[in-house]
Amino acid sequence: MNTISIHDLSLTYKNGVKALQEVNLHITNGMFGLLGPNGAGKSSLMKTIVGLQRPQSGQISFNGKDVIQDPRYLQQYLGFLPQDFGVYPKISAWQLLDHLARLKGIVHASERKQQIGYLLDRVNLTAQRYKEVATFSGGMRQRFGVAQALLGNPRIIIVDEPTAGLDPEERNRFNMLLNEISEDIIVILSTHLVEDVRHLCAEMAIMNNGMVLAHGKPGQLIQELAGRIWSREIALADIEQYAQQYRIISRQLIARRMHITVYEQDTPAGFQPLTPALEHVYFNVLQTKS
Ligand SMILES: Nc1ncnc2c1ncn2[C@@H]1O[C@H](COP(=O)(O)OP(=O)(O)OP(=O)(O)O)[C@@H](O)[C@H]1O
Repeated sequence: MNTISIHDLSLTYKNGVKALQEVNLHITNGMFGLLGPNGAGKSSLMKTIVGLQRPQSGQISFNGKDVIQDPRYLQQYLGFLPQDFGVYPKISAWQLLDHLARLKGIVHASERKQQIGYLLDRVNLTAQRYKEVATFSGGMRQRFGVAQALLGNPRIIIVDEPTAGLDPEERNRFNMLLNEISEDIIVILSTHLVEDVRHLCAEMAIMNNGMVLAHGKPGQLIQELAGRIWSREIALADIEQYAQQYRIISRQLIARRMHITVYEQDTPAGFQPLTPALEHVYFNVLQTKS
């Protein structure tokens, strides 16, 4: 079992932005969802975990080793899957993986060949192995990204906003792949898409303003809202009045009618009960704790 333990981690950038404020998290094998709006501090947290920036205070350990003191210890077990590689070279998938495998220090050609063959098969790109990566579709690029992240048998994979730009079918296929690989390793998925976390992650945290506002199992967090989520259709003009009376956690315009969802302990007059979902957890936490 792999473990990342984060204790009272704080990071302030030179411009005074408090990107991380006393973050505490415990992450083990499986998929961990880091959910938060833009600017919440997700990238800052991941960059700090992998040793790209030093925090002002706090501790991070990976499998019991202090990785702020020795970032290379974690880096040797790390695979990274960025949102987009940006530039796709005009060389084949196989050649590019071979190049990346050399950079990761896999020196023996036979070992590279064996790993690359296995990984291309795993991400279902064997048939396209001699095609230029530059010609791949978005979904194929993302699957290629998983293959390169898995080179060298990492114990942690960090995935940043992976499904941006994928169509629903590709997204599904990609998510299933992530699910498979997270069985024996830690996969941290940073995203603002509640749906991806709900479908994939056994554990999650919600961040905003550099703080962890909630963490736990998605199902548990949802269960805490049972019997407290209500909705109703209202006239657009009445929204302010409702906002003063209730804790509105979402507003939606459906076919030109306003639907509001509120958090209330007791049944509010005229509202229908709703089965809570992770969206409600997310918006409720952002509203009350930000
Ligand atoms: N190098 C930097 N110097 C100064 N401020 C920064 C730097 N990087 C990020 N920030 C600020 O720190 C805060 C957290 O940013 P961060 O990129 O960690 O958030 P995020 O949750 O990853 O957002 P996104 O999803 O948009 O990437 C933001 O207010 C951001 O503007």
